[in-house]
Order: sequence, then structure tokens, then C-alpha cells
Amino acid sequence: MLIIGIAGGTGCGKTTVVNKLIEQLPEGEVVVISQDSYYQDTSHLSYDDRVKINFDHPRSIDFDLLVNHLNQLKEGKSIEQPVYSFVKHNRTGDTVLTKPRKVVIVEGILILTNPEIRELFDIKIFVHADSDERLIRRLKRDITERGRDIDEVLNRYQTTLKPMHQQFIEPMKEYADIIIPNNKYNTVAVDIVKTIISDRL
Ligand SMILES: Nc1ncnc2c1ncn2[C@@H]1O[C@H](COP(=O)(O)OP(=O)(O)O)[C@@H](O)[C@H]1O
Ligand SMILES: Nc1ccn([C@@H]2O[C@H](COP(=O)(O)O)[C@@H](O)[C@H]2O)c(=O)n1
Repeated sequence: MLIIGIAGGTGCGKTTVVNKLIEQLPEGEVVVISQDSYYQDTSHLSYDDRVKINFDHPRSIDFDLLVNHLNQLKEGKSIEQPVYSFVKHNRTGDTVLTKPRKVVIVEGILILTNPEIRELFDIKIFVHADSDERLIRRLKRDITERGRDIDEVLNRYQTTLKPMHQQFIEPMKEYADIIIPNNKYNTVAVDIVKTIISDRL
């Protein structure tokens, strides 16, 4: 099994890169684990309190569960990946049965901040896009797909997202084996990563 970590700031294009890779790899050989599925269960909090959570800090992630699930997949066991709602700011209570595959791609803004998870990765990738590009993409996406308005996105950007990016996410480039520049769609980089994966399978 090949475990690949894909990190990078919000809106840098991690999901887009992952989808391009999946398109090019043999069907049924890749499984994706999204860090977003592992936001802490906050069912004990009211909606008003959940809105105030700093979702860009490593403590917002249930890394124990993520490590446990990655180890289970490595052992050839299936897992129940939680489903997360960006509208409710909480897990939905549903899970998706996720079977082990030859290639496991783990993507998320904070996945390289956890030393135990870094150790599990065979290849560590950091997708880079400039902060203005990321903010524009985030605004468009969160308004169309995640039920937010312009004030919510900009307020979150200034209060938590930008400072957390500078403190926890950008420094993780140091651990990356490959950095993909993604201000523009980077098909060459995706082809290179696909070739590396195919060579190792
Ligand atoms: N290179 C790019 N150029 C323009 N838009 C992009 C690019 N990569 C991704 N996007 C768009 O930006 C938004 C965020 O991309 P996404 O892949 O969801 O980022 P992430 O998973 O890193 O948050 C999406 O709407 C996506 O279509
Ligand atoms: N309830 C939540 C949980 C997380 N976020 C934001 O999502 C971003 C990470 O997801 P990407 O797909 O953009 O990598 C992160 O920056 C959190 O601020 C949220 O808005 N609401």
C-alpha cells in the first residue's frame, strides 16, 4: 500500500489535484481520506458555539481517530469514515464504508502538522497557491457550496484562517517531498505525480 499525503492552504486546489489523479489512475485502486471528515465531534455544543470554533487550528482535528483509521487500512481492514457537514459545522452521524486500496490519498490543510501521520506517508505533497488566489477561490466555493456569505468568509479569513495558515500550514512545506505550484491548473505536475505513483505500484 502506498499512502500519499496532500496538504496546502484552503483553496490551494488539493481536492482538484486529487480528482485529477483519480481520473488518471486505474479504477478501484485509489481511496481518498479527507481530513475534513475528521473534524472533532462537536455534538455537545450548540450551533452558535460551533460557529465560533477555530477550524484552522490542529486541535480542531480528531487526529487520534485519523491515525487509528490509517493504521487499520494499512492492516487491510475497512473503516467507517465519518461524514462532515460544513453547513452544520459537525459530523452528520453518517459514515462511509472505506475499503483499503493499493493507493490511499489523505488530503487536508493540517495533515502534515501531526508527526505520527507524517510518518505514515510514503510521499508528502504540498500544493501551493498565493493567498489572494486562495481567498478568491474560497469565497466563491464557500458561498456556492458551503452555505456561507461574504462577511462570514472574510471574517473567518482575518480572525483565524490567515494567522493559522501562517503559523501551522505554510511551515509544513519543509516536510514536503514535492511542492506543486497551483496558481494555474498544473497538469504537468499532476502527470509527474501520477507517474511516480504508477512506478511504485
Ligand atoms: N488551479 C486552479 N485555478 C483556478 N481555480 C482552481 C484551481 N484549482 C482549484 N480551483 C478551484 O478553487 C476552488 C477550491 O479548490 P479545491 O480543490 O476545493 O481546494 P482545496 O481542496 O485545497 O480547498 C474550487 O472551486 C476549484 O474548482
Ligand atoms: N465547519 C467548518 C469546518 C472547516 N471549515 C474550513 O474548511 C477549511 C478546510 O477545508 P478545505 O477544503 O478548504 O481544505 C478550513 O480552512 C476551515 O476554515 C469551515 O469553514 N467550517
